[in-house]
Amino acid sequence: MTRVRKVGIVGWGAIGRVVGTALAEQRVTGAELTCLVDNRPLGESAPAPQVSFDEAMERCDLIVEAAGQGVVREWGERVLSSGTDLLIASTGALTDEELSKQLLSAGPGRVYFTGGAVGGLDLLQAVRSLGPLDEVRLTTTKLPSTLEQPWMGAELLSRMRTATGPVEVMSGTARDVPVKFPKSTNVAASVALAVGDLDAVRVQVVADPGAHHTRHVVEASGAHGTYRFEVAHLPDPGNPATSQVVPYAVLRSLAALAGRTGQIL
Ligand SMILES: NC(=O)C1=CN([C@@H]2O[C@H](COP(=O)(O)OP(=O)(O)OC[C@H]3O[C@@H](n4cnc5c(N)ncnc54)[C@H](OP(=O)(O)O)[C@@H]3O)[C@@H](O)[C@H]2O)C=CC1
Ligand SMILES: O=C([O-])CC(=O)C(=O)O
Repeated sequence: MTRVRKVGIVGWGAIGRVVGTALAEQRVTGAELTCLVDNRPLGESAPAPQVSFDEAMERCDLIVEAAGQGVVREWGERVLSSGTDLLIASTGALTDEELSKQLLSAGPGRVYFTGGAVGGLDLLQAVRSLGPLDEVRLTTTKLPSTLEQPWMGAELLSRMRTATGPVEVMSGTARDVPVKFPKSTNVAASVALAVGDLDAVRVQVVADPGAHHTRHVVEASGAHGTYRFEVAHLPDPGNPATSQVVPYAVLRSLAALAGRTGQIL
């Protein structure tokens, strides 16, 4: 008999609630919800006991991070050293190369990344074996309110708030952008993880009041081929910075980790 993965979720928000509910309803074969960690008291209706992070590491053999980049920075290495596996949603934390190296070499737990809101990462990772890509571009377009940041000046905020069409709010590399938009451009770091180079991925972040769907366009080219992946997702109604599909991407990752057969890996 294959073992059942004991799963803990950190972050009971837009992603965590959908993932936790599906696990509690036994919709992922080979995985069970064991505990939850969150900043706020979750109350009686939570489908599993709320525990401290330390207790989650004792009770679980797999922790899903659905809380934010700070949690990966603060807890990532400790989770892996305790022998617990870690599935990360906040891939933007990996723009810190020191942390990235630590997590990739830590153990005995293993670190995994969910594909999250973007597609095509599996293929881009495979393409690396054929040689480097000459150009990789990501264009992310979201509702202006989901992109507002404390570091933005009055002029940019005013342009975003009064925009009647698309406004570029930042252009940079996958090294710079996820740090500036920690809750809304993890996808840039995910593309860089697939490509294997933070500086090779040029990122443009666009605020658009007409963006009823969040759009991510990944374009890459090299001597061996050209690649283009475009997705348009409905935002989560409670947290429009996050696309509705993301928890289902996490559930797909969990199903693969739990060893469900027939998964596309
Ligand atoms: N890879 C991808 O494609 C995507 C990745 N993400 C990442 O996933 C993260 C979670 O997304 P989402 O569920 O939409 O966010 P939400 O804000 O809806 O939920 C996050 C939850 O985690 C809690 N939390 C934050 N910090 C901690 C902590 N240190 N310890 C315990 N709980 C904590 C928050 O509490 P409180 O509000 O009190 O801080 C909140 O309840 C995002 O911040 C982003 O980094 C999101 C979308 C796509
Ligand atoms: O959900 C999305 O579309 C993307 C997102 O928030 C992120 O990358 O952090």
